[in-house]
This record gives sequence, C-alpha cells and structure tokens, in this order.
Amino acid sequence: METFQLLSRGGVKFDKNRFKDDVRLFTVPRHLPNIKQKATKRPSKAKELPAELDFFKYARGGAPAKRKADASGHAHDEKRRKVDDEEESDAESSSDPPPPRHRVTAKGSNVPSPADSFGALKERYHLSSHILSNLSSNGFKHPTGIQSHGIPILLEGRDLAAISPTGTGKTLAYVLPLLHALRAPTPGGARAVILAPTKELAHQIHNECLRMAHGRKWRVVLFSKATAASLKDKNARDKVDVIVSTPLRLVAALQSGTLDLNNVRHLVLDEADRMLDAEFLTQVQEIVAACTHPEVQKAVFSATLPAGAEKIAMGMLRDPIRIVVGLKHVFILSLLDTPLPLIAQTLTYVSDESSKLPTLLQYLSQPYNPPVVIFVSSQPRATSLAEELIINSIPNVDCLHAGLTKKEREDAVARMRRGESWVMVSTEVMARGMDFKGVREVINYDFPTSVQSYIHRIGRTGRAGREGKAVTYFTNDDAPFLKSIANVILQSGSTVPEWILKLPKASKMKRKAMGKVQRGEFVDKARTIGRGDAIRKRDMIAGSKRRKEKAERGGRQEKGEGMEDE
Ligand SMILES: Nc1ncnc2c1ncn2[C@@H]1O[C@H](COP(=O)(O)OP(=O)(O)OP(=O)(O)O)[C@@H](O)[C@H]1O
Repeated sequence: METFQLLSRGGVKFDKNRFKDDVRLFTVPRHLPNIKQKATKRPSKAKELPAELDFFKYARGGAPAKRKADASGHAHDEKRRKVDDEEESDAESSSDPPPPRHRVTAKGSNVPSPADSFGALKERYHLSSHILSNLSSNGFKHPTGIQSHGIPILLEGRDLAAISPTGTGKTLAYVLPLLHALRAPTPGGARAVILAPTKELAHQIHNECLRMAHGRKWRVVLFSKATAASLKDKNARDKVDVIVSTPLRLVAALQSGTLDLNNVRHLVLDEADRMLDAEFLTQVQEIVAACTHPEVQKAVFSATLPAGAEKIAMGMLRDPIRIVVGLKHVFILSLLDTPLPLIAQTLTYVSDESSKLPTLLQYLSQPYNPPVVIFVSSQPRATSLAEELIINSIPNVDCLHAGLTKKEREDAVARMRRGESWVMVSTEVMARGMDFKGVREVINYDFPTSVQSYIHRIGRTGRAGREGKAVTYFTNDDAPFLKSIANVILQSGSTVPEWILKLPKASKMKRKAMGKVQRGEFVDKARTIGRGDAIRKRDMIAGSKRRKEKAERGGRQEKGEGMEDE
C-alpha cells in the first residue's frame, strides 16, 4: 500500500501538492521492477490476516494434496499415510525462509479423509447447524490440524489415539463429534464420559462442552461431590448426557453403586499419558471396564504419548487410528513428535538453589510480559515462592496448587481468567491442559520432572497460534538432565549453547532420577515467616509508602510547590 494512502486511512490529511518534494521521496520509482513485482505477486497475502493475528498458521488443517479419496471420504487402500497439509505458500517466490510445514501422520486401516473446513464436515456428516453456529459464534472459523483429521475419524465411529502439540485445539476435536453423535437428548443415563487428570481441567472441558452445546438441551455434568450426591437419584441420573470428571471422583461413585456407565457410547481420555500412568491407571481401567456397551467408542488425546503409555492405550482401543500432528523438519529428528515452534525457549544457569530467587527477582524487576506462569516442584515451594514475590513487592502475585481448598483453587483460576494475576506460581497441577490464552511467558523455576512435564508446562504459553516465551532455570544438580530438555528445545527450533549439546547422554537410570532432585520447602532457606506475615509486611510497606508520599505532598504545599497539581 502506498505510504500516503496508509496515512490517510488512519485519518491523516496531507496536502500532496504543497509537499510534493517529500512525496517524491516516498514514491516507488517505476524503473524498479523487482520491488513492484514483489508487491503485486503476493495479492493473496495482502488479503490474509497479518502474521500476528493469523493464529493457527501452523496448526491449521487442510485437505492433503496428494491423496485421492472416494465419495465417502475414505482413502482407497492405504494402511499408513503421511501428509503435508500446510496450504501452498508463496514463500518460494520470495526471499523469506519458507514457513514451517505442518505434517500429520495417520496410521490405521481405512482412514477417513481430513476435512479442510467446518463446512466440509457439514456436507459430509450433516453436522448440525446448531454446532456450526456455536463454532462461528465462538470465532472458530477453520479447523486446526488435529480437528480436520480427528473429527472425521470420530464422526465415523472409529477409535482414535491422537497426538497433537499443546494449544492446538484437541478439546474441540473430541467435543464436537461427541455432541454430534448424541443427537437428541435421550433418557437412560450418561452416553459420554470425558476424563481429565485435574479438577481444573475437567472444569475447563465442561465449559467447552457447554459452549458447543449452547442452545441444545443436553445435560452436561461436571462430576463433583455435590453432583455425585444429586445423581444418587435415578431420575436425575437418567437425564444426564455427558459426564466430565477426574477418575477418582467417578470411581468412588461406581464403587458406591450410585452410578453405572452401561449406557456410555463414547469415552475420551484427555491428557492420556497422564491418565495411563501409575497414579491413575487402575482407576481408569475400572472406568473402562464399567463402560460395558458393546459399541463404546474410545479416544485418547495428548500432546505427548510415550511408548509405554501408547502401548496401554492401543490395548484399550479397537481397530484404532493413530494420528500425530507435528512439523515436518522437526518430525524427522524428533523422538517426541511434539514440537513447540511458537515458543522461544531458553535455558538459564543459576548455579544453585540460593541463586534462583535473586535471578527471578532481577528478571521481574525488568519490564516483562504478564501474565507469567512460574512452575515449582512442590506445593510448599509454590506457597513459599509466592510469599517471597509478595514480600519483594511484585504486583498481582497468585498461587495455585492442589493443597489449596476447592474455593481457593477456583478463585485463583478465576483471577487468572480475568487477567488479574500477573504472576501465577504453580505446580504440575496447572501444567496440563489449562488454557489461559494470554499467558506470554512460562518460567520453570524448578527444573521439570520429565521431558513430558517440560512440554506440557511450557505449553501454557504459545497457544492457539500465539507466540510465547519459556525460560528454564538449571542448577548444577539439574545438569545430568539438561541434555534431554536441550534436545526438545533444539527440535522446536530454538537454540541451545553448544556445550550443552556436547554433554554425554544421561543413562536411563539418571533420566528416571530427573524428578527426584531434592529441594527444600522454602525457596529462601533463611526465611521462615509465613504467608500471613508476608501479606502483613506487604501492607506495611504500602502503608508506609502512602504516608511518606502524603508527608512529601504536605511539605511541598507548605513551601508553595506543586500547587497546580492540587
Ligand atoms: N478451530 C479453532 N479456531 C480458533 N481457536 C481454536 C480452535 N479450536 C480451538 N481453539 C482455541 O485454541 C485454544 C487451545 O485449545 P485446547 O485447550 O483445546 O488445546 P489443546 O490442544 O487441548 O492443548 P493442551 O495440550 O495444552 O491441553 C483454546 O483457547 C481454544 O478455544
């Protein structure tokens, strides 16, 4: 666009005649064909969103170019396919480096074709106009990669194991087909169950279901102590369509005989690798066994699915399709299939525990981008770090961990959603699935306990196509585990100091020990005062500051200064 046109669109009036010499300076000379050519060769780009608004430029789905499908949308004979489904880019014609290519790998028999738009889903599967209108009123215009591939698979009633990076819209990828399959509300008990590892995540998924179910009479229940009590009544239970829950709560109701899952046709495990780890596995197996309907469809979703968890998951699924969303250049190198290209990641050496707090305070004394999420390794450390930050006058500090009461946890999440928390100190409880769109930075104050934990923690930023930043502190004690994280950083496109890459590979035993570095309960060993003291101290500091300012104002008035401000 011509410079002066641009200015006039912003309301600026400019007399071109009067300033014709200046205008000439800004006019592109006609004898520079290259510049002209470039400007005209990219008409489609001009119509597109600016890069900073083009969310999902990496995760957006699309129909594969190389595949032929029959009218029913099925691949003819492929057992396994690999698809480059990033839309055609004009980058080759420019000097810009080509954008990262988005890759989806699907494995399984008779894989349905992806749908490159929500409209295509309507045409192929008669998706209800209610759901479509809810998509549009929530601003969801195009399916993401996992949605364009995963939704058709689920709509065709197939079992699915889906691996897609954090923040790429996995929730909608299972909520949408599930609601479509429910059709009209029917009595007889829950027909769908969604399991998540934390109350906070279950709550968030419940909200997403409600958003998509808006205008319909489906009863979507967030399973809690209170709902479990009200569902003891069979009449109430019969009216439920969807249950969203943590495993523990549901198992308690199953064991007490106040709930059965015989009518369930759809079972989803979100954060599947966590759900299938030692802590949850028995409960999850109990729930799976309670879903006795012969046609129950099962799906597992996660950003990470290590081999052990995948094996268990595949054992639970029937003739499953496995899809993996990742970036092409990363994918080839990656053992993890979980690139995080939108997050600028760095490692910061802090020598020992006592150096971490000063490093963080120094960081927060410079301009930073709130909200920031800070991860520590235990509940007492989360409380302790939040106290330290408050004492040091860092504004709007909050804390969230499983040791808080239900109300405290809910309030902390609500403050975060309202944008009132600038610095949120948390434990692994917030590492998975929590979607606070605005999070700009993640700081791993304590080194993550595993590669998966690293990926999920930093995935709280860089969501829905936005960019983010992640900083990880490491001490001498963390050094043996550094290389595993450095590899993820490297594969995601960020840089890592050469010396870290030259470190010897940690043995399997060492890697297992990764989460076991001993850390004290207080982030500042010297300090033993409690939270109440911290808050009192903060208020005292603020009070004394106010008094000092007032006294100074009074003094100036006496001297006759600053009258114009009064
Ligand atoms: N098609 C879409 N278009 C625009 N935004 C979308 C779309 N689908 C989902 N989103 C938004 O993207 C964000 C991330 O989605 P979601 O929480 O489902 O990610 P996820 O892949 O489950 O992440 P995690 O692995 O961390 O759980 C949400 O804010 C969601 O509303």
